[in-house]
Amino acid sequence: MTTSDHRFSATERQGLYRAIHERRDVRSQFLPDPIAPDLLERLLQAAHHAPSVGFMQPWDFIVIRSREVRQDVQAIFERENQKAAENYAGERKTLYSRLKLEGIMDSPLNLCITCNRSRGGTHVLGRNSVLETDLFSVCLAVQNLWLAARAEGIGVGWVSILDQDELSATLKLPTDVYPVAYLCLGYVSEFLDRPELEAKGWRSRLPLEELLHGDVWGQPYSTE
Ligand SMILES: Cc1cc2c(cc1C)N(C[C@H](O)[C@H](O)[C@H](O)COP(=O)(O)O)c1[nH]c(=O)[nH]c(=O)c1N2
Repeated sequence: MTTSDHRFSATERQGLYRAIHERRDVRSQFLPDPIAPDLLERLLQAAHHAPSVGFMQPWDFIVIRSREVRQDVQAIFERENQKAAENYAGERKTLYSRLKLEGIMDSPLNLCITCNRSRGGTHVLGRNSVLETDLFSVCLAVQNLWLAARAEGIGVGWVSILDQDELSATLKLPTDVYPVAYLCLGYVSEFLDRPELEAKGWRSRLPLEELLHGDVWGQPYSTE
């Protein structure tokens, strides 16, 4: 058996890279159509199969359909977004105010992926030196779900312009549970072919070459 036997088929690889490259953060293109329970289950299973420090699996999934809860979260967003706008001036401020940065009410389903920081007891294998590894693990669960959703034709938007204490109170989270990601999910009218922030002139993708270093920081990177 050669190592190439472990490879996915060309079609499978193409599908994986397609999901990676065509995944988008969605906030303007949501359709109201509901997501079927079995599809949601597949997305949650994808998230649940993410790697986690010491196999801690620190995530919980809060599936939010209630309009009242979503309206409360939307109100938190509006307050925080007003504060965020104070960081900009002039044209940049005008551009910022035109950006749509959430799809809380437009999407049929919101999902909060949380991190239970005490799951697994006082010591978790691999989490001795870097306490934040539980949070990193939850981010990987988010990305798994995001990619699976893209493959299923479901858009996902991450809303982080939220006061975490207010969000925790709204969702009635226990003390040790941190709301890592507040996500909006739904079918979409289209997936943009590049990030919305890039399309609207906010910021562009950096060239990979600028981010590569050889051996130590600042050293030229070579493929040889
Ligand atoms: C941790 C984190 C937090 C946020 C985001 C992402 C991540 C990873 N993004 C989405 C972000 O703007 C988007 O990923 C980039 O602009 C790149 O676009 P694509 O995701 O490639 O479409 C995001 N988008 C938005 O409209 N409102 C938000 O509050 C946030 N917050």
